Amino acid sequence: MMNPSMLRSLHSAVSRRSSHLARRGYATEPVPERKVAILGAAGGIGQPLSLLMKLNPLVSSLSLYDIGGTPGVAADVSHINTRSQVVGYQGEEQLGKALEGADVVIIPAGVPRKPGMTRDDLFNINAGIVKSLAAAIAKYSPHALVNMISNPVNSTVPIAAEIFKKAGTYDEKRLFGVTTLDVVRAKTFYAGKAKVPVAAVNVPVVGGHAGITILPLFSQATPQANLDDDVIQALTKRTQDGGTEVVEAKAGKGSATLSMAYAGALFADACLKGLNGVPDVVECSFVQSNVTELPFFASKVRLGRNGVEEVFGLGALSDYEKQGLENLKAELKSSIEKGIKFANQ
Ligand SMILES: NC(=O)c1ccc[n+]([C@@H]2O[C@H](COP(=O)([O-])OP(=O)(O)OC[C@H]3O[C@@H](n4cnc5c(N)ncnc54)[C@H](O)[C@@H]3O)[C@@H](O)[C@H]2O)c1
Ligand SMILES: O=C(O)C[C@H](O)C(=O)O
Repeated sequence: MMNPSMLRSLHSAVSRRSSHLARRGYATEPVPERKVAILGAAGGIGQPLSLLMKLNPLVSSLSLYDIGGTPGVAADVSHINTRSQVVGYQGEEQLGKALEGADVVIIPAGVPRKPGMTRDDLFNINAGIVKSLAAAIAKYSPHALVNMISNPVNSTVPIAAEIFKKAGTYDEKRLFGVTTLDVVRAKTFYAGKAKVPVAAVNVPVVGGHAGITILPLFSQATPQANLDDDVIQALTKRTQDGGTEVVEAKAGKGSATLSMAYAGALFADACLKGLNGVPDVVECSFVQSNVTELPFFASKVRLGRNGVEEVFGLGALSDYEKQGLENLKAELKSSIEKGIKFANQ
């Protein structure tokens, strides 16, 4: 049994740990229990993402689901001496348990591109995977914040929205297409050209997550740098083609996994901070939107206790960005409509 002095020292150790977390901006005390589920956890993104979420002190329970391979990933990650308890779930019959009680569900399930393919070429396989996972989320964790990574994001987010609507669980505040990797790339490429420290850089990226639908707003980048128009255009193109750059470099062995895991972990962390009431958590994401005439659009959103608290408008655009915005609308509209049609078949 603990004597009063042991209890006092245990209590002060716990409060030291909590105030350490609070100082790091993670939450006000006490840090709430949060369950995060990763669907596709044994994949190229899923494994490093599982590692990064195991390192996140806001997570108390980490649920790793895949059609195969999760017992090994879960056993491995579970030995890391951080806060969360890890459980691996494998096969459809365990999906319900994996999802039950989840606060955040991250979905990197599905096939990646090979050289020569567009993200839309993944539609035929990934649309069906996302449809069945969304149906399970509607059933087992209808209040979770859903972070959709599976491509083509411009279609998979509308698919999930339609499935949730059919199930009567749709809440537009809780569904996110993860476009954080576009922001991560835009920041890295901009810092290189502007010769500013990358940690200080911010660049909003709006639109969608494929080719010309990815629209970085370098006119709003901070710290401001006087870059020539041809440099801005090259930066824009490199950001739009960032995924293809990795697909080609991997030469048939898949697409971005490590940088995506980093970006996915950043976005999930922002969702958790919002849920925990940390103020002013703002990230770009592909969400239901009134910012343009399109029903879904990526822009800056404020995250809070219920998910999306505010969808920000685009702000002032350069002429080049205005043109980019007009150019992306037809493709984005057709990808959204394709997803909606598929979900309602
Ligand atoms: N949003 C983005 O910025 C972004 C970035 C990179 C990759 N992606 C996309 O993420 C997806 C995954 O990429 P990856 O490289 O990890 O692929 P991967 O093939 O390495 O891993 C995918 C995993 O999904 C699993 N899976 C398949 N069907 C499933 C189902 N029904 N339920 C649960 N798991 C299932 C597979 O078993 C596999 O482990 C691809 O669609 C890719 O295009 C998106
Ligand atoms: O490019 C891809 O196919 C994967 C992902 O969408 C990316 O941007 O890296």
